[in-house]
Amino acid sequence: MMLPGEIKIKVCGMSRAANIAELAELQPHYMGFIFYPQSPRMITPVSAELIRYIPEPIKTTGVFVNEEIDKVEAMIRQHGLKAIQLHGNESPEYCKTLQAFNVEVIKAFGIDEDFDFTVLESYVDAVDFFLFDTQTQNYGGSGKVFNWQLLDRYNLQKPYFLSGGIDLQHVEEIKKINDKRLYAIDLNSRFEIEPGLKDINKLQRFLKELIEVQD
Ligand SMILES: O=C(O)c1ccccc1NCC(=O)[C@H](O)[C@H](O)COP(=O)(O)O
Repeated sequence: MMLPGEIKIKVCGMSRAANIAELAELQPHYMGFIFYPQSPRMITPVSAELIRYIPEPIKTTGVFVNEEIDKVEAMIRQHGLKAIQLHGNESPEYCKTLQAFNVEVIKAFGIDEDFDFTVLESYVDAVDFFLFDTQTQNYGGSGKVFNWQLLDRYNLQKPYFLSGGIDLQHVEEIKKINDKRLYAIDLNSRFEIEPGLKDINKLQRFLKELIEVQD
């Protein structure tokens, strides 16, 4: 299934070989792999070996949380990652260092009522995209949706991924978002059979409904 040119799709938290191959056939724009050992979606060493064989134009994305920069660099080289997504307290300088490795840098922020959007200003020249996720005790993959109206407070031009608990039921709401900075939709735990194993049929339904919406 060819995805529409407008909005990009990222499917995150892939960890099983056969499931990765099935998803690759749907050609999401981004396929995310968790390199955070505390996550139930942590990529296994065997599955990680497949990442470099995932065909372009799918952008293979490594997700890290406060990882040593040398380790991230090693993973970029070992697996040929095309994008890096950061879910910890990584600084603008840390992000800038990674950009020099010729990868897209996506910096995630957990959004809630108390989020101070001015913190984003110092990241503008150090990242390619922001990713707005739901603020929780953990770093990601919560399955919880934040109040998208809070993004009315976002006043920078940097494009962003919308993330956090997105499910089939949100297609219509996504259709109503009138914001040219919305670059991609990030799908994860709401499309899982179990952590790390995606329901390909459900993903296909989401993509089909979004395509119908966009046509
Ligand atoms: O998914 C995880 O287990 C995870 C753990 C630690 C850091 C990031 C993680 N996921 C990153 C993602 O990009 C998720 O897609 C994003 O948090 C939204 O997840 P969900 O709320 O399950 O849709």
